[in-house]
Amino acid sequence: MKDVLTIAMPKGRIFEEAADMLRKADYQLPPEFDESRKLILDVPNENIRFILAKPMDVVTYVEHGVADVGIAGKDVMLEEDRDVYEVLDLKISECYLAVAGLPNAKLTDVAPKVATKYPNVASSYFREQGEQVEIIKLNGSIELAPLIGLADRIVDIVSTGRTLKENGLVELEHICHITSRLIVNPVSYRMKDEPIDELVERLSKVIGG
Ligand SMILES: Nc1ncnc2c1ncn2[C@@H]1O[C@H](COP(=O)(O)OP(=O)(O)OP(=O)(O)O)[C@@H](O)[C@H]1O
Ligand SMILES: O=P(O)(O)OC[C@H]1O[C@H](OP(=O)(O)OP(=O)(O)O)[C@H](O)[C@@H]1O
Repeated sequence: MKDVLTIAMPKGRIFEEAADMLRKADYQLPPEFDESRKLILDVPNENIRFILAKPMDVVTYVEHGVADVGIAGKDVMLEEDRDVYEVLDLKISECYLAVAGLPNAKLTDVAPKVATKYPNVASSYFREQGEQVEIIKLNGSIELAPLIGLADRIVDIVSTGRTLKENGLVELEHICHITSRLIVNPVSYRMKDEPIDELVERLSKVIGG
């Protein structure tokens, strides 16, 4: 029997679009795939095993080789420099990273405080702009920080813009466009080239039209 291909899927926002894409690529995923609370799902007909992980952890599973491939947001890839190959832009879960803050906020002479879930992306961005800032790492509800006086600005994901709007914040700078990517463990890429190439080819066809 051929080696099973293990795919790390992100739970949450990306899951539905990613599962939809795999189905369009003609992978026969069982109906319980979408509803199950199981974290490991085998699809023997396809010789595939899916593991379900937090979006930020998908890269860790792939880097350690316990998953051969995975689906991860470009934001996660930019934040942590990991030893994985990024082989395909899936063009799903589109959003962007931006700097935001309160409108008409006063400029301080000292380094402004920037709250974010992406400290590395934010640091590099402000370094490139030649701006000195103090980064404050948060894990969620980033928009709260300027409202409560924890930070002067935030670096966060924007999709519809609703969260900024409902909290009276404005977008100040656009950092970069984000989509989800197919990532591959370098050793798996050599050892399981056949099923991986096939996956890339079938997904590419879906992206292409
Ligand atoms: N509006 C959005 N907000 C956040 N992430 C988005 C958005 N739209 C698309 N994404 C993509 O989805 C991924 C995050 O998915 P999700 O929101 O399910 O997880 P999370 O917020 O990191 O996890 P959790 O909130 O469960 O800790 C991001 O890495 C990004 O690539
Ligand atoms: O532009 P929008 O469509 O409003 O989407 C952007 C919001 O969604 C994300 O938060 P999420 O819902 O993941 O919650 P979190 O703050 O707990 O990360 C992100 O961090 C923004 O807050």
